Amino acid sequence: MTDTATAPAPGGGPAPVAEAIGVGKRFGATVALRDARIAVAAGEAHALVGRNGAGKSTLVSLLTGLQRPDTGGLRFSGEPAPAFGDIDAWRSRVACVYQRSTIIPGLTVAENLFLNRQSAGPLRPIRWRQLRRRAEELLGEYGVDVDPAARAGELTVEQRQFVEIARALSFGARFIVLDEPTAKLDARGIARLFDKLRDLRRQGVAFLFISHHLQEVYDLCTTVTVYRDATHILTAPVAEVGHQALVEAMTGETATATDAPAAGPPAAGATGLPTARAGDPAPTAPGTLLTIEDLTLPGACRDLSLAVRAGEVVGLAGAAASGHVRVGEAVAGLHRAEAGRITVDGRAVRTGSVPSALAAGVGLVPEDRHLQGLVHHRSVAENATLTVTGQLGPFGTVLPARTRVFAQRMIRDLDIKTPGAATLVSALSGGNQQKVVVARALATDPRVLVAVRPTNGVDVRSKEFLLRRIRQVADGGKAALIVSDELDDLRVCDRVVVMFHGRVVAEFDRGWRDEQVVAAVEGVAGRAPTSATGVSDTAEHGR
Ligand SMILES: Nc1ncnc2c1ncn2[C@@H]1O[C@H](COP(=O)(O)OP(=O)(O)OP(=O)(O)O)[C@@H](O)[C@H]1O
Repeated sequence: MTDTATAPAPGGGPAPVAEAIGVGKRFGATVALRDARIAVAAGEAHALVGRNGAGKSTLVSLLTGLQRPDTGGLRFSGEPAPAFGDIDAWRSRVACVYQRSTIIPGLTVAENLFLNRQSAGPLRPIRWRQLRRRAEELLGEYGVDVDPAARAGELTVEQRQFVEIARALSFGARFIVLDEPTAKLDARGIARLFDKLRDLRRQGVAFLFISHHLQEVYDLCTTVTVYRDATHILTAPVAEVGHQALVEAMTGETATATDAPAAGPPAAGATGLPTARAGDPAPTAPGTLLTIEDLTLPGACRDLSLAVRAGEVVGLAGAAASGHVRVGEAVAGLHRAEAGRITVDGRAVRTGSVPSALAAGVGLVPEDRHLQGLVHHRSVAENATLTVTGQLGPFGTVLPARTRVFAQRMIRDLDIKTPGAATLVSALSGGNQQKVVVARALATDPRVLVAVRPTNGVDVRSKEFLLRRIRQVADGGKAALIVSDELDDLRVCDRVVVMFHGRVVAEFDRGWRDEQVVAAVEGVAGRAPTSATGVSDTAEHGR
């Protein structure tokens, strides 16, 4: 721990481990933060929530020394922030675990832990055995059960996060920012992450926790701060802010009757999001649009069959290792099958061929918008229309005016927060980038839309927009497959098919209960859905 940790606050008590006071930050014409503040106490789990574009990531970039505030100041344990660019000093005060890992996959865990400090000096040789022992000690100290000799690329997302946290702590930091750390974890992974974070809090480590899953805020955090439109709106003990009040603070709107109860954490399912209910009319069109027959994908699934009818939204759920994401991606031509067939409206899709899937009318919202989704140096308009350039002008030309009109409709439809259609997509906040990815998949008016975790990183109100838009695809006579383990995503589905270790283990019609789906995802409910009513509540985490 740094010797500044106990410096008193002006009021007498211990100073916050991290504090931003009246900070402002602009990017060109965009005000990302205006006179914003936050104070995180030692050992506290402090949530920072807000709609997409509220300024959360900008605050993180200031608190971690990646960017300099235009106005205001930062303090760590009562001391002014280190000089901009003094990386070692910043590292000893704060670390950030991002959704995207900073661990180098080709190196071992030990090498990653002591990157650039493997040896005692610039010209001193690296002592491998010693390095490994130090890594073992460090991991042991924080109870991280990972082999220091393992290649980092072989670790699970959750193990990589633990290694990143241990590395941060080894620099002396006792304040860790977690920016949507659960986005790529399944329910078990989240439970283990939260257990570890609770352990570390008992050792005096403080967290700033950013998440769009408000339930996680109630599960883990003691204090919550809300930002809206670049400004600080509220800071309060989590136990004193009900779900409705929290959503109101985030959106600035008074909740409608369909929103969650007035006080206390949200009941599962009471999120105000679109839901397909047992009594709703069944999909009308009888024809099957997507057929998967006896599909075998190496390492993902075996002899899997699934059909989605026109007018239907089907959820394909599963834990991280279930193979469900690979099945969804295979429909979009991303993986070659060892056996089996995929057809769209009777037409065979050549597995492993994206052009074949596109020609058959498959649209994809990919899992990772950074790797598969966006062209970062292009504008919002260009990204949103990349799949439909053929509709934007005659004879292979692209008319800027038509592109703009098309893009502006998408921006309006999907509530994308951007200064304009010509803004570079890289300048948008994470959640707004995700909306551009969805916009692009919808632009082709696909016959079969495959959406993998479509609301990943998207705020509570925007989720509504996106899920409603996917529902509209089906209501317009097309078919949609939502590949996700988010219960909110699955609630718009007419049926939910659950995979466990490469096989379908359960299927639920509308009206399912959260605990039934969670149990099946966890592999403890291998029964038919109609008989699944007696399944015990094994929900570890009601996302
Ligand atoms: N490098 C940049 N250039 C231009 N504008 C930016 C840049 N970074 C952020 N912004 C803008 O600043 C505002 C705040 O963005 P920020 O990423 O902080 O939001 P956020 O609350 O983290 O949102 P999300 O939940 O979607 O991640 C947004 O309007 C965004 O477009």
